[in-house]
Amino acid sequence: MRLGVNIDHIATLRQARKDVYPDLLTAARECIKAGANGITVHLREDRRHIQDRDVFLLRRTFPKTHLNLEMAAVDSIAKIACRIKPDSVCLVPEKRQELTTEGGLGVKSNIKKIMSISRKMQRAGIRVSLFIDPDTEQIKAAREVGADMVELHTGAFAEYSDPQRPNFKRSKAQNELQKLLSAAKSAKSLGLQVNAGHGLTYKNVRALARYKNLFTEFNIGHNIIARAVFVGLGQAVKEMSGLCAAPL
Ligand SMILES: CC(=O)[C@@H](O)[C@H](O)COP(=O)(O)O
Ligand SMILES: NCC(=O)COP(=O)(O)O
Repeated sequence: MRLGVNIDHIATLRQARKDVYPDLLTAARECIKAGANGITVHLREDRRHIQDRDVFLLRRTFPKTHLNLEMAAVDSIAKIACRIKPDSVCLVPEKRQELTTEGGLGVKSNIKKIMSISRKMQRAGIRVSLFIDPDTEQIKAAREVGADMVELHTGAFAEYSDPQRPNFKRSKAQNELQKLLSAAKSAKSLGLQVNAGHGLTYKNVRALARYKNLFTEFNIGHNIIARAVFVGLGQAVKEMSGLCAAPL
């Protein structure tokens, strides 16, 4: 299983003071050295953490490392993506007041816009992923717009499956896991690459990482950066990478 490390929250710390440290490029270098298969950043329209310059510098400094840019399906960010040319973009829904991404993209209700942005990206040589809930209708719509990949939103599973979280409930976690697995199967059967992410932790990632036949890549950020506070970024990435790669 490939691990994309989301480093948004290194930038969150920097932007808390609007200062120049911690340095994002040093962070990316540490992640790559520790075994990350790629770097993920979310260039939000409100620029609360990652800045345009960060994405540009990441691309220029690590041209051989897979760069995945998460972005809203809007023309202003699409223009930036076409200039920077990450390896992939993941189209995600955005709300100004949310603490983090709250749900999957409504592909079915927004086919025209998502198709137009996706085509623009693909014409620029960028692969397109859509961040969606594990829902058959959304998967069919993703296929219809011509996406290359989907990233299944693991937020609900993550909430219920980590014993440290207040909503921990085994039966609900099991139910969400089944939804993810059946969504992954139908996406795969339609020829889409299947990735997953959001809220995954050291405690719950193994339950998904077992399904190497279904998932290609996990994008994980917040929990890795939180662990890095105690053990250092390199060690935190190594541990997560080990869990993602562990044999069945
Ligand atoms: C799309 C997704 O699940 C997350 O990557 C999230 O969008 C990251 O953005 P924040 O770091 O702002 O929560
Ligand atoms: N797309 C999910 C992602 O990049 C990381 O999400 P999180 O682990 O920070 O919740």
